[in-house]
Amino acid sequence: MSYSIPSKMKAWVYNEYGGVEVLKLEADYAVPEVKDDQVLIKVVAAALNPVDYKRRLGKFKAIDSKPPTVPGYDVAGVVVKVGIEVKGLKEGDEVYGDINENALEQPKRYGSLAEYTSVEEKLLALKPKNLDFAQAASLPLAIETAYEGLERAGFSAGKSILVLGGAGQGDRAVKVVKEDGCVVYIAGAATPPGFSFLLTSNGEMLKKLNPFLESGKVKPVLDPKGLFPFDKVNEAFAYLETNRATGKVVIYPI
Ligand SMILES: CC[C@H]1OC(C)=C(O)C1=O
Repeated sequence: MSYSIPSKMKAWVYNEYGGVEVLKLEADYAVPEVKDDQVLIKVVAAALNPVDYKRRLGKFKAIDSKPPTVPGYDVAGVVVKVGIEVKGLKEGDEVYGDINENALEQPKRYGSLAEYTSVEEKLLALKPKNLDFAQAASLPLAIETAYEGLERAGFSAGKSILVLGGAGQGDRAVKVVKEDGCVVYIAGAATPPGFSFLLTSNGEMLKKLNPFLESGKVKPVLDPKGLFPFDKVNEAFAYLETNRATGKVVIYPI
């Protein structure tokens, strides 16, 4: 199957750091180039993460790629073009992933909140057969963060775990953790003996998790407020930034 790929696309862009008001929906934004190790994805769904608005506010500007920026880490869509070094994906494949291998250092300027995005093959996996694109888009950054955190903590069957929400005070957890236990922070400074890490996006993690998703043992959790259509991305960010979302904020259809 071959796909006709336009030179221009619709994309949400910010040209400067700031609040939701800097987000603009552009109608004729250049479709990104496809490097040899990348595929071009026709985006079907994308999900928002707190790191998206922290980045837009300029919290990481010292190490960020410079605006103009198309935000968005989580993507689900269809491969429409492959680079010459791509071996495991082909046109027509339905894929999902977190498009930024390193979350904060020079993340891509062409994110997933657009009609097309280019992503390295190694960051992607085939979408689980039982999930629709919105469900798949809700997963990558969060599930990879959880998986990597458990791996770094040396977690295994039989051990107990307490997951504190976003507002959960880590410093207090450190005071009560048992002697051979550990406290894992997914962002920001850690109080010893706790430790902090930043996930490294990797499609291999998603491939390992796919059986758990396809069996239904692990399920996506989308916010009950529902899906936000592509022209309402600014409203979706405003909702996420209320800190009241109880599930993933997903943009669909794109
Ligand atoms: C992207 C991983 C982690 O880093 C920051 C700053 C967040 O908000 C995260 O979830």
